[in-house]
Amino acid sequence: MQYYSLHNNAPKVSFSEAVIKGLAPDKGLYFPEKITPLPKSFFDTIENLDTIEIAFQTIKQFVGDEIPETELRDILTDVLSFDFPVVDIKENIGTLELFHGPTMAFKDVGARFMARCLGYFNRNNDNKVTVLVATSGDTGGAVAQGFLGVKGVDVVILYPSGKVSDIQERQLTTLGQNITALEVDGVFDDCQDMVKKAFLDETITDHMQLTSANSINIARWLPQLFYFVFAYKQLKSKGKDIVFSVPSGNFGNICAGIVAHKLGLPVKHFVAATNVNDTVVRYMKTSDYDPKPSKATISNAMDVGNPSNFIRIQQLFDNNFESLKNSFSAYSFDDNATRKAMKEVYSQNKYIADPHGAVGYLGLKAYGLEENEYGVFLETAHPVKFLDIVEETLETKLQIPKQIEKVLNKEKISVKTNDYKKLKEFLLH
Ligand SMILES: N[C@@H](CCOP(=O)(O)O)C(=O)O
Repeated sequence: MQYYSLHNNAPKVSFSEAVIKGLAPDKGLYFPEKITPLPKSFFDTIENLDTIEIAFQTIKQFVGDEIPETELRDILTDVLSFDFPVVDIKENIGTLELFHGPTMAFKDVGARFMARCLGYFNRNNDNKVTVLVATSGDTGGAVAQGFLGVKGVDVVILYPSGKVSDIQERQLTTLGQNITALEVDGVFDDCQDMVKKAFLDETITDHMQLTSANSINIARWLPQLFYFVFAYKQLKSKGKDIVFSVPSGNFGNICAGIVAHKLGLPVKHFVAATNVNDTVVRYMKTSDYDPKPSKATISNAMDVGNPSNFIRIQQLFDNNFESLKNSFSAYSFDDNATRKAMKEVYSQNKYIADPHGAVGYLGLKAYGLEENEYGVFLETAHPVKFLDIVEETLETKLQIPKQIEKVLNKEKISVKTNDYKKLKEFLLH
């Protein structure tokens, strides 16, 4: 499989090159040259396949022969060692819980997959790779955990000071070893811009091999397609048309869902549910892409003003606005509506949704499910990661899971980084 840059001004690369580079030299995102649908029989008999087989069959064309089948299966077995259940909430609505991994957010799968791919590519050499990553909350912790102790890899995480939850901050600042956290005086978009700038800065790239562990990296992005296929396997027997509502910030997860659809996954419609950071929602109304600086909300992992992956979504629909509109809608909700939805789901259905999941739930309501449709909103992170907000909104106490307890008493270590110059200094010294 070859990957090309969506800016169309860089050479095509293989899977391993795209993973190691992260971003193309023309600053474009890498995109698979071809997506070949799986045979219909794969989806017709999916109930007979286990998680690893589903993952292997859906990812193998993207990896090509650069990781042999046995090694790829081992990587998948290691990465997918927890559950991805769909929980029924109402008669026609369920939630796909993506928080049963080590850092209790959906980023765990992509981060662990990418870490293991890099580990495989580095197995016989001493080349060092520095992974630069920007986080608005969940990516940082997942990448820190996924790459902890990986041979030949140093991880540098940029996060916006005061704009991630206490637990998210602990997850990314307390591990030590090959993981360093840089605390940026700004918003997520500042962190993401600094990361992208570093990729183009030859005074840095002449000295070190940089890559990204945000969803701009294909190995972080593509495995997220598994979630949608795992959900389908669980829901197929309902015999209904499936509508996915995906809480969206950088739009990597929903974009991976659309890749699954391109592979042949039966999906009726995709709903992108955002908080007030509504660049894509406005675009769907006006066809004018006008990113704005991100605003802080209670669903902080989605506080993204200029979503990196929207360009990939447009590409998946051949840059045709009408065809995008047929399969994809976007809605935004403010914090008041989010809190109200959390209360509604809790009082009516005894389900504790985190603020991101609640935005996803609202997305399904705004879409308006029809008789033969079943809506799935993605619970992208465990409610405990937003402890204060959830406890205060629902007036209830949450139990702290053991994955989270582990980081609660650890000491936060971060380096204050106010601008690009500081990042550069840090990387070069
Ligand atoms: N939502 C993210 C922001 C970055 O998204 P990514 O999927 O591109 O890593 C976060 O929680 O950090």
